[in-house]
Amino acid sequence: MTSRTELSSWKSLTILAKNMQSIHMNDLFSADADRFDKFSIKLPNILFDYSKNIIDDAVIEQLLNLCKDVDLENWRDKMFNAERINLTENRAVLHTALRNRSKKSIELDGENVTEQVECALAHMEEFVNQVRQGQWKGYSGKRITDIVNIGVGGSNLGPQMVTEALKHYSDQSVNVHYVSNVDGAQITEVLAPLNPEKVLFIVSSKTFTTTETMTNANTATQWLLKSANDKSAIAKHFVAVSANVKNATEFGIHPDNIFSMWDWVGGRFSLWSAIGLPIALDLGFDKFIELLEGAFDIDEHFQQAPLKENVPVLMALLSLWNCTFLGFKSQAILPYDQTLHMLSAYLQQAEMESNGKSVSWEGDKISYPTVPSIWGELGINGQHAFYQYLHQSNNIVPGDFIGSVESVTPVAGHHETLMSNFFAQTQALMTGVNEEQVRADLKAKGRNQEVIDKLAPHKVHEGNRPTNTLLLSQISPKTLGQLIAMYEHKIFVQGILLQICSFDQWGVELGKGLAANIETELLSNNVSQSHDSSTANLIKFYKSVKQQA
Ligand SMILES: O=P(O)(O)OC[C@H]1O[C@](O)(CO)[C@@H](O)[C@@H]1O
Repeated sequence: MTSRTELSSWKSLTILAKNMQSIHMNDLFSADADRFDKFSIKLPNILFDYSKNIIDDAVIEQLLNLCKDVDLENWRDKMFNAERINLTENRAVLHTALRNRSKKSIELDGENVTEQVECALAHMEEFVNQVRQGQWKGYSGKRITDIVNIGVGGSNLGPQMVTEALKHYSDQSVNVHYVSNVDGAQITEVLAPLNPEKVLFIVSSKTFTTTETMTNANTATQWLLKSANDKSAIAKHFVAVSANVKNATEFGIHPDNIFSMWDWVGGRFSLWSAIGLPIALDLGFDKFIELLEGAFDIDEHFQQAPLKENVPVLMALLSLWNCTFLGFKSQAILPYDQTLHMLSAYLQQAEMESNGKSVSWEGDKISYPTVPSIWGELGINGQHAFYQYLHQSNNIVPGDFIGSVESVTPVAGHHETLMSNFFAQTQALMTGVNEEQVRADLKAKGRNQEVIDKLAPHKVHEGNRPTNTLLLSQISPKTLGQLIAMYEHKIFVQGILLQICSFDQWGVELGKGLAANIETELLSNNVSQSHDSSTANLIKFYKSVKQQA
């Protein structure tokens, strides 16, 4: 297969990137009164403005040519049609089947996946209603008031991010808590105020082997049994979401209470499955379905919209342009809606675990920068923390600004203050302020020449810093479903553009294996000879301090 760098579109983009380095977005805006119309897309509930990127018609044309050159649409169809595009694990990639609201059948290995999904959704719905309506009783006959989700990575971040984002829509039939960290501090804090008679644990683990999750699940069991004193209580207080029915059953969970997962759902794309149970328990099943419907709408858009009007495709192309061609190696996720305070943590896993790789799907070392590191924080808090870096550092960090027209919790005057900052920041990052303007401004403020000369260089903002704006009508199950699905498909497209296997995560295995061995050493008198001297001495030091304590 032709290497990406040999494609004519890739070569053209390399040349264009060199040319664009001397161009300021201010000039691009001045030269084209239609720039916003040209480089923005209005979907139901979401406006995507990408005009504040260092792009012009020629760049977009070549990026779209690249999509053709890499056969993007064909790959997309393969994903939706259950082909095994997870090449290293020989699996289909079907998180879209989980929200296939058209209910059209999808065949995989002679089975209709849609039927399996509908069956799993019915199982979820029955359980959710039982718990929320108080029919599901704990060992002492009391109704469940608190749900504790035990899981990590994709079995935590997606559901927790959504629970936080949609808090406003919860009727508080139950309280939902999350435990992900194996640091005992978290589970201790979560369990302290809870009554074991009224708590239901969801052990959420696709593999049911993840050490952190199993350790927390065992601690939760001990906590329950201390009060219940009878192992049969486990069946009433623990359910599992897992593809590993054997391990979940051995743990003591009744087979009826094991919710299905499949190998064709990646952990970081799994919130639409029973991994989303805490969401459904918190909001009610109807609202969980609305979340799926929002994602389904974007699945349809992704499959049907022409590439040049296709939001996830454009998001991926812009990321590629910024990182691979312009060399901006990190990207900030900057939500201005308090409800989205976990979005950047969620997207860190989604994007970096998917595409943080340096070998192509053909096994060749990739020579060009692939995806940026993802980081971020609520934008308004970031303004008073790290935005200095965004505005004036010599590392350029493109940002995704995400905000809502309507607040879900309006308080007089607050939303306009918030959103004025939202609009001002992308403007400032783009336009900047040059030395001439700075000097004129200082002069107008009555500063003398000496002060002007001293301060001017520090007050210059070069601008020309790329941002995307995603403006939602309001955070709701539907719009959140849309937003998440946009990013999911962006990640898929990035993988195809870069020839990366987006659906495996071999890079997390090495550390896991080493940790298992080191844990044995921490619990024994031995320290392996095979460690490097730093690691060996760190372990020895830890053990010696511990012995003295
Ligand atoms: O659901 P599981 O199998 O416990 O895995 C949790 C997380 O661990 C990882 O496998 C990384 O180790 C993630 O991909 C996954 O989301």
